[in-house]
Amino acid sequence: NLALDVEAIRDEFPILQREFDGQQVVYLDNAATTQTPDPVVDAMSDYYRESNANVHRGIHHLSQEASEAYETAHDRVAEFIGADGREEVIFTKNTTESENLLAYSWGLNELGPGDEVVLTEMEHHASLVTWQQIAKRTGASVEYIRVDEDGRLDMDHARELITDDTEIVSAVHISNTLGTINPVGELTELAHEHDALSFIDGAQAVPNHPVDVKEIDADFYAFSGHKMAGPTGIGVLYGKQELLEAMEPYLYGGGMIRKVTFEESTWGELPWKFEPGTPPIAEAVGLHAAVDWLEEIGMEQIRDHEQELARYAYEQLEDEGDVEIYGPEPGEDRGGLVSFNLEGVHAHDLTSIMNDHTIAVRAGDHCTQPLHDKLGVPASTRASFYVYNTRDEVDKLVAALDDARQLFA
Ligand SMILES: Cc1ncc(COP(=O)(O)O)c(CN[C@@H](CS)C(=O)O)c1O
Repeated sequence: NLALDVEAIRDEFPILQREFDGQQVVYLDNAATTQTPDPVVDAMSDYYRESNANVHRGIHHLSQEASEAYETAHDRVAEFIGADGREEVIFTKNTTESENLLAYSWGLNELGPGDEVVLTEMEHHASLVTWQQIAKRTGASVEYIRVDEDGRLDMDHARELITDDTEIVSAVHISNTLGTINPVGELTELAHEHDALSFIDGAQAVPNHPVDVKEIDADFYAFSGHKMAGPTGIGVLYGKQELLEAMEPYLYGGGMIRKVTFEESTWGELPWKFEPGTPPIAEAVGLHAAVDWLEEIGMEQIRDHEQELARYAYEQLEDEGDVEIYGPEPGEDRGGLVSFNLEGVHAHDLTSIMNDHTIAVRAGDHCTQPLHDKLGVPASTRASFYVYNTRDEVDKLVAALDDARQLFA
């Protein structure tokens, strides 16, 4: 049963009333980006209309208001993910930049020949390509924990790969292609047993699951505002304070320094040390409002709603008999998305047919090309759900398969 009051939630998203060719949009591309509720849009508009100013350095009233808004947004995000405080929450542009910050500030300085970076085969390019390139530049090596035929991590292989030569384990919390929810606490424990660090890519987890970074005990954790009912242009890198204190910034400028002379510079305190230049102020206000909005609904309720829709979609697609579905069967370790292929129809053709019905799904490799190579398919179609989706929308998705069969199969 879907416990959320979806109709009331949908009223806060005017975009969901949009029609194309007389058909109401069916938005099932939430793993790419989620829609933005009125309270978040209003918070950002109000900021621009009433409090806009630059932060950290102004003395005047408006700058003090803008600084307060920007800094308390860090506090609110810290509370939301269970961090110790704003010192452990760095605002970036997105998950990708968060991962690059870690790779450049920590990886470039700490990795060297003989060191190993352990990833999984289901990593998004944001971490896979980043670590691959940093390894090339430092002489470190990258290894990949196998994904089994059910779309789950082979934890025996993980225990084999993670050794005293491992410097960091970097794993996706919820796969944006398979929907698999990985045992990130266990992976972190394995890393720590070998004095390695753990980085968790939480882009598909923070938006729709209760996440407590201290419970996972991850050393670093990243996610994006635009995937959690917030604005684009803001992401988060969580890091344990003692690790961030020891890290050198890799982007320099105003706002991140303590003292500058012609010869030398020293760095400011956390998190500002890693936030050079004018930051995403309005976006931080929007992210704060998004966190408030999500928590008012409840993260457990959001998780249950999405997993129920994913279960329903999985079962409906499976009943079709000619649909190949990727990732684990519905249950505790499958999140709110389903990637699949319709026999005899290329994912791009299917997604184009879906668009004829004003159904928004994603076709392609979802920035996980090595995983698609492993699956033996060039692309897949992915339906991904959020708080405003309904079973009726899943029914429309399944019904549109017939058009594709008639045209292409
Ligand atoms: C697991 C995971 N890790 C990192 C990212 C990058 O997020 P950014 O906000 O774009 O930096 C994403 C974004 N995945 C989008 C674009 S490929 C998808 O359609 O699946 C992700 O899913």
